[in-house]
Amino acid sequence: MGVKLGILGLGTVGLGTVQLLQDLVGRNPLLQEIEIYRVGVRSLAKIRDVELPADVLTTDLEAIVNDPAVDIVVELIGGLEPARSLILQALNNGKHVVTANKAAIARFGAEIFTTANQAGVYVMLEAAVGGGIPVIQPLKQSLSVNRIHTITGIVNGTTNYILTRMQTEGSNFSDVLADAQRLGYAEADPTADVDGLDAADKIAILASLGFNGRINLEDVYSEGIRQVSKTDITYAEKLGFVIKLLAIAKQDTNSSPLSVRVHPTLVPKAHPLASVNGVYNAILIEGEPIGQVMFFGPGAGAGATASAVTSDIMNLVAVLKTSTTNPNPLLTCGHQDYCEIAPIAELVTRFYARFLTKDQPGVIGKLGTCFGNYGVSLESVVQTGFQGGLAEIVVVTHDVREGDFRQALAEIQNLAAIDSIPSLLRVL
Ligand SMILES: NC(=O)c1ccc[n+]([C@@H]2O[C@H](COP(=O)([O-])OP(=O)(O)OC[C@H]3O[C@@H](n4cnc5c(N)ncnc54)[C@H](OP(=O)(O)O)[C@@H]3O)[C@@H](O)[C@H]2O)c1
Ligand SMILES: N[C@@H](CCO)C(=O)O
Ligand code: NA
Repeated sequence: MGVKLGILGLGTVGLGTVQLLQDLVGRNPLLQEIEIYRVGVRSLAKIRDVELPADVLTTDLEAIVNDPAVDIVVELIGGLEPARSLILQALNNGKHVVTANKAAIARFGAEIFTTANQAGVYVMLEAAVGGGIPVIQPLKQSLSVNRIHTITGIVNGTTNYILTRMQTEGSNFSDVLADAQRLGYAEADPTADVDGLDAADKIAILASLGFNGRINLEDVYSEGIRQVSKTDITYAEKLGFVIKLLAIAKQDTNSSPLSVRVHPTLVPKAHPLASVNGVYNAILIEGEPIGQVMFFGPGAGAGATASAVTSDIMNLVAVLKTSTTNPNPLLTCGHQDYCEIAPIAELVTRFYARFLTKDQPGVIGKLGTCFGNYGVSLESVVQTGFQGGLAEIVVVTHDVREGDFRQALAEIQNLAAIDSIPSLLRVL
């Protein structure tokens, strides 16, 4: 037994990690060097599906990060505090850290990585994005010789699970959310999943790695899936699209600002991300010279996430066995400068919009004129249904600057014939 782990948290991911580490047949032999030395929890009374010696479990998490015997701290409690303080204490005590906590990394990454660099230790976060899918290490290493242009991901398992079931079964949003919570996909507070904040944290982390700079989380535009209705899913289907919550980071030229955003998006059915269903995640990375590469796999859940956490632990075991005075630049985070992010009004994209209008002659013409006034060109206009005596009109635009589209919509909203605009979605 060589390397001592102090694991903080024994919930979905913590339990999955301990179970993996207690069942080593057929896995990398380096894992045999690991000792589960301490595990920190909130409640000692809770019945857990794992056997650990009585002196391993503790509620004193500070004692774990301050224990000189601990080599690696594995932070799996989630949330901002005390996670941030415990990570910083561990680093200041010279311990490497593995974390699955995208919320803390996306907000406090600058402080955490600066502390790690000063202390000469590593922070590993493969589980923080894409659950079990290897995407952090590939971006840091295998793909880092490329100039990255675009990262497009389905990076939240909970919302993808909900949208998939709404689409295939016509299920209701809240029933499916309850299932996602029961299956361990959702965050303790599922608001972060449903409102796109978890995906925003993840795309901020991916963008930082892909575009070599820090990302200010406040600059990341995010919309969740609460407003996506069965009606829109049905219209999208008829028009040849599926609706996905996409997280996108894009840079048009090497010197232009980044666009970093999360929103429900109509994805053409033939696009590789359109068939990523259920709790699966996928991240499509486009760069030069590689072209397109897509990572696909389980984005959440105990076993899948434990795979990512344990691979990080294993990398650190290898580091601890290698004696070197200089940090490995492929494992550290060297970003010092912030990326410039373009405001959402400058985004150029296609839009889908659904209008409820009075059933009068000339309404479609008036819509077309307002759009025309702001240079918005329409790709398709469909009027199929009626709702409560109102006509339902769906339009899909060609590429348009978001600011221009919003100005046209403001004018349309004031037309006497327009009742409401229940949906507005971007199209990939
Ligand atoms: N679930 C997933 O599929 C998934 C996937 C990727 C990443 N993640 C990330 O992994 C982390 C853990 O998620 P999870 O789903 O495993 O969470 P979870 O099931 O809620 O487990 C949290 C664990 O941390 C302990 N804990 C929380 N706050 C504590 C405190 N203040 N003091 C002591 N113990 C505390 C809890 O103790 P008790 O058991 O005693 O209550 C519990 O064991 C989060 O950062 C999450 O975003 C999760
Ligand atoms: N709640 C997250 C867990 C994985 O990070 C999700 O649904 O994707
Ligand atoms: Na991952």
